[in-house]
Amino acid sequence: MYKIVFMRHGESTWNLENRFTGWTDVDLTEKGVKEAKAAGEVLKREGYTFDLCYTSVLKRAIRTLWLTLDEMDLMYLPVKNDWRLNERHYGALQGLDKGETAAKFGDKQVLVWRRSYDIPPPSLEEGDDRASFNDPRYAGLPKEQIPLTECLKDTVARVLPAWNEEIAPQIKAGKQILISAHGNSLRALIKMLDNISDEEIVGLNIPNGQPLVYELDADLKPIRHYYLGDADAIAAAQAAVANQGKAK
Ligand SMILES: O=C(O)[C@@H](CO)OP(=O)(O)O
Repeated sequence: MYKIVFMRHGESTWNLENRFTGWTDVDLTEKGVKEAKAAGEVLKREGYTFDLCYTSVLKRAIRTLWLTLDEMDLMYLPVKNDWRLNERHYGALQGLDKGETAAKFGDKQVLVWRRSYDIPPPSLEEGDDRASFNDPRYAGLPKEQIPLTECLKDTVARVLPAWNEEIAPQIKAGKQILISAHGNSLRALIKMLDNISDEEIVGLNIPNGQPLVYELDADLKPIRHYYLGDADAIAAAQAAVANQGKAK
């Protein structure tokens, strides 16, 4: 049996301000820093250790990983930064307030933009300052791979090769792996791993900074999964994420 641990970054400044974030590179809040350290504490207390870590190229996930590893005294571990683990690109919604957007367009429309499998949010214009074409961290990528918006299906299409080509072989080689990523890139991974339907994935929300353990069989099919923290606190945090897209 193999085990892998997934973790969404701690609270970011735009989580706190309730803005659509996507590829915007915002940092952690003080609460987010505490959540990342607490994740390290619980992993250490439960006897977890790792050989290799993956994260995105966005600092909220990178810093969460650093803080968690620091707490575990594992800062020497190799870390692979992979853009394919980035948050789902939120298109022209990036920067907008989620509650205000729901008040303007309705809760239903915002739920479609946030959680539908194959309907993307409105796209950024190519010349928009928020587009990532000139960002040096994506300099090695062909322009057509840099999104202007993404639905979850698009995110699955980039996360899946990262899993199949990069992460899965390392798990099979016996490496204990920690992945620090984002709400929707993790939803993409989990949808694929657990074979969740396009309808059911709408209801899946990932809380900030809570280690999520997946036990996998020899073919990397999930046997079971569980969060390590307090179950009531995690359920409350998941409900809070679900409610972020509703008009006040
Ligand atoms: O804004 C975002 O990029 C994501 C994660 O914070 O939000 P949501 O849960 O609305 O998809």
